[in-house]
Amino acid sequence: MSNQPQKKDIAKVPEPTLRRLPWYLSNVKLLKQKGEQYVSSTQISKEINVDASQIAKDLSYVNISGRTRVGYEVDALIEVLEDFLGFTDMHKAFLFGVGSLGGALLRDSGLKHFGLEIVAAFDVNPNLIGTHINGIPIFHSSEFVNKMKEYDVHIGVLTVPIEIAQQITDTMIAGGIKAVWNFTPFRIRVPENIVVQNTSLYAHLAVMFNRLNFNEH
Ligand SMILES: NC(=O)c1ccc[n+]([C@@H]2O[C@H](COP(=O)([O-])OP(=O)(O)OC[C@H]3O[C@@H](n4cnc5c(N)ncnc54)[C@H](O)[C@@H]3O)[C@@H](O)[C@H]2O)c1
Repeated sequence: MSNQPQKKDIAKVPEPTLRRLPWYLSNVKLLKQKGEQYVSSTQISKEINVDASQIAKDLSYVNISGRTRVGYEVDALIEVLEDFLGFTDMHKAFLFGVGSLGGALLRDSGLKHFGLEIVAAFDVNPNLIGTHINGIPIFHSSEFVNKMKEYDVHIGVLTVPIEIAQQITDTMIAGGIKAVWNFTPFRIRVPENIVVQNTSLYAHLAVMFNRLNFNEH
């Protein structure tokens, strides 16, 4: 497909750009709901308070060209952005640790809209094994290797207690997982060819508190 970016193109995109592109996508979707057919970077800029030239630069990584004055076609921009960001391909994942956070992620159907489908989860709690959350089956952790053969999965979501974060990571990688979405506060160590994305609500809280203090003084 002509819209499909090549692997080397994706690798070149700076991370801040990759973080901003989903904002543009959400914003352009809102404009579509309002009946808009075209959108300019100036228009997006007003809505989300990012410099228009930055937006145009970010969008230059995406395979779309705007027309002078009218801007980008809304439908085409949505399609190309979703494709570029990998939200249209469904990426299957396993989740480890169905506690308060893991359970919440299993209940979040929003992940599917962003291309992540958790197809099965693993825990050691006998009360959970054999049950389903949001239609997702929960197996004993010892079944992981078997289930890798059954499902076509490359991503592992890590929501286990911090003490076993490294051990579970090692198990996942030995079983063939290529990318770990790490929610534990532990800095997991992985081989070079493995992708790790650390995500922490609490790190964002620290930033918010710091800015709040700054504004109050
Ligand atoms: N990133 C964030 O913003 C954020 C937010 C909340 C919690 N956390 C982290 O997420 C992790 C889970 O937190 P929680 O509050 O859901 O804890 P929790 O105790 O509610 O859940 C942990 C789950 O892991 C299971 N577990 C234990 N050993 C296991 C094994 N060998 N294999 C599979 N599952 C196993 C437990 O049975 C339990 O269900 C912790 O590391 C916590 O620090 C991160």
